[in-house]
Amino acid sequence: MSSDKVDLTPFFEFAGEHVAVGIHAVDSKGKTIIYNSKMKEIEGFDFEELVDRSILEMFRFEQQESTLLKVLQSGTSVLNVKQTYWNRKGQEITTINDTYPIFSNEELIGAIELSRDVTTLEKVVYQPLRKYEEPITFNTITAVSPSMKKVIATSEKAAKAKLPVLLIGESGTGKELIAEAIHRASSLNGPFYTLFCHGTDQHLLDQLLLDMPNMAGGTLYCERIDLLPLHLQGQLHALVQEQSGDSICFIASVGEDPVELIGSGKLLKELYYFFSAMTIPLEPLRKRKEDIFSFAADYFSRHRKNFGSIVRGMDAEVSRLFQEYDWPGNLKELELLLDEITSMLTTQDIVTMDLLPQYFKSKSIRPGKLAPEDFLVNSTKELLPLEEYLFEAEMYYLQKAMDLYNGNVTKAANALGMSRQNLQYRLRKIKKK
Ligand SMILES: Nc1ncnc2c1ncn2[C@@H]1O[C@H](COP(=O)(O)OP(=O)(O)OP(=O)(O)O)[C@@H](O)[C@H]1O
Repeated sequence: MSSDKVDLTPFFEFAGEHVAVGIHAVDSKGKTIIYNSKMKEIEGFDFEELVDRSILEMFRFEQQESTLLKVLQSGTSVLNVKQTYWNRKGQEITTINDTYPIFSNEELIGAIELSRDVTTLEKVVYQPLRKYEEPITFNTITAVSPSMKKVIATSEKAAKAKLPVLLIGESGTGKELIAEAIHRASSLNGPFYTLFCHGTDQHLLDQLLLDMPNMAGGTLYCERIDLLPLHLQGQLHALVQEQSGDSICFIASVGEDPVELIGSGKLLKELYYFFSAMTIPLEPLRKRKEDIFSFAADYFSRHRKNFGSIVRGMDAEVSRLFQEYDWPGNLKELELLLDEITSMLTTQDIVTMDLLPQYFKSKSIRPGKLAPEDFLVNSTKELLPLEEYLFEAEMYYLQKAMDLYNGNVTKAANALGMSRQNLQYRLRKIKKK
């Protein structure tokens, strides 16, 4: 059969679903027409949420969506854009995106975004404390809050006991730092070896098996074992069990309550039992806000020392915003933000609101009480009265439109298809509420 008789659609569909690149395409009106499995994995959507995706999309004005919309408006490609963000499941994700306009017979018919997930690579490269060549010890870790002080105290005991340790906490709470500090304090002089479970495949586990003999007297840190597919968790369990008599210290981390992870089939019970000789929970930053300012003070002092800058602190308005914000990406998010802010500093010694990136202001200055996910309807949630729902939705939508157009009422009103006066009237109504 000659190839021109074969309908290639099923082949393209198969390739789209199985390729290791996230694909998101929109039509000329901005409506999603392709959203493949890898993209769901990258953005951390669950199936139930995808059913309500159209609602979520209505409320989304974040960077990634707007790149597609920008390309749709300009008709030109935007290539190699690196983004680090915290997805719907709170996982830290770094992608490199290429966004292209799609033409058919010279007419713009849509846009497509291709996302490469480089999270693991990025983690290896972005090691902030290591970039200052500081050894990671319990002293380098910010721990002002009572809960972090307890983490340090338990970790010091773990270092002496040399038992397997399970660190439990959201992305960016400092689990890897603690693992490394335990290693240093445990008087082991072998290597500290990290197995990044995000994106790990059979090949990496085989490699780990080969590397095991070189790990004697060192630590194996298995980062986020809950992100490893179950059959590989089984293999990892067999592997660590086999070596457990040897002089290797075993530490692992998970992103949420291990009992719930076991219940939902994301964590193998046996693997949990192996590592949980000592469990150390790390609270999210929103529950220990004292650590924000102490971390920032350390950061600024390091910046002054290493880069000769004069930055001393932040003003009251920025401090209030930092205090109120939820920090879903925890200290890592704060650190990336401070990297961005300090890169813009010239002669200023105090961080002021105008130095904060626009995207951070948009997400931290909450227009209303509700976030996009609050607009989803499901059986476990109480419904809002319709009038309240519509008001919240309107408030959210208008405020986000204003953020998108940097506060320009004329442009936002144009985009929303309403008069400037009408938009101003509605914004005033929101302020009064
Ligand atoms: N208590 C802390 N003191 C100083 N720096 C911290 C602290 N917690 C986090 N950080 C900073 O945040 C970065 C990320 O922390 P780390 O990699 O340890 O988080 P994690 O909990 O292991 O995240 P993930 O689950 O995504 O692997 C660190 O490299 C460090 O620069």
